[in-house]
Amino acid sequence: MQIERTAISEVLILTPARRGDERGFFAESWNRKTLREAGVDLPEFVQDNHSLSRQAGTLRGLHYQAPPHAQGKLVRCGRGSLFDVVVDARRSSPTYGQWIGVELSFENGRQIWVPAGFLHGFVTREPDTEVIYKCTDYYDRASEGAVRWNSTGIDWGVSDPLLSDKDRVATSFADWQSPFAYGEF
Ligand SMILES: Cc1cn([C@H]2C[C@H](O)[C@@H](COP(=O)(O)OP(=O)(O)O[C@H]3O[C@H](C)C(=O)[C@H](O)[C@H]3O)O2)c(=O)[nH]c1=O
Repeated sequence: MQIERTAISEVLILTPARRGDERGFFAESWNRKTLREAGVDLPEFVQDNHSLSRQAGTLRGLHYQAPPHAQGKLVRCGRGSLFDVVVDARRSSPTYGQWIGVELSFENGRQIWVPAGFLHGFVTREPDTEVIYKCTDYYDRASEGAVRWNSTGIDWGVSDPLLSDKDRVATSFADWQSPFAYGEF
């Protein structure tokens, strides 16, 4: 397992080793013990999600669940490729409003750890891109929220993405009141 730190120290890039042979490969996509032995102790995961986006240029985000149902997410690409983005949304954080973007693909096998307190979104780079992710809390519709994708200075590499109705009308980051406090998680 390769572990990379990013410019926001709590956000990690994890890349499991792939054991290749003439059939293809085998990888342990999640192993708590391996990470703990490398000094990384992530919270317990309780729900796995899987989404398929048919069209390249599909953008989902920027999303969150408010406390007490804030979710940490471990995100990977099962098919195709995407640009995954996290934004620090913790009030009084030294990196508040800063974002990290990483290309995730079936080929590179990279995963991004999105801690609770961060906005999360992605834009797909290929048709039929599948995203698989583990969450540290259950879905709670009443707690979920969205911030408009083009209101935080992210360079998504697209100008006219396919958006859900919810994402099309989301609040701008400047007008949004973050429910997350630095040091709360
Ligand atoms: C998130 C979620 C959704 N749903 C239902 C609700 C809707 O009927 C349908 C689609 O939901 P939504 O349009 O919110 O899906 P995405 O736009 O992919 O939202 C996700 O995309 C961004 C990138 C995220 O990080 C979040 O996990 C999540 O907000 O699935 C569920 O039943 N369970 C769930 O955990």
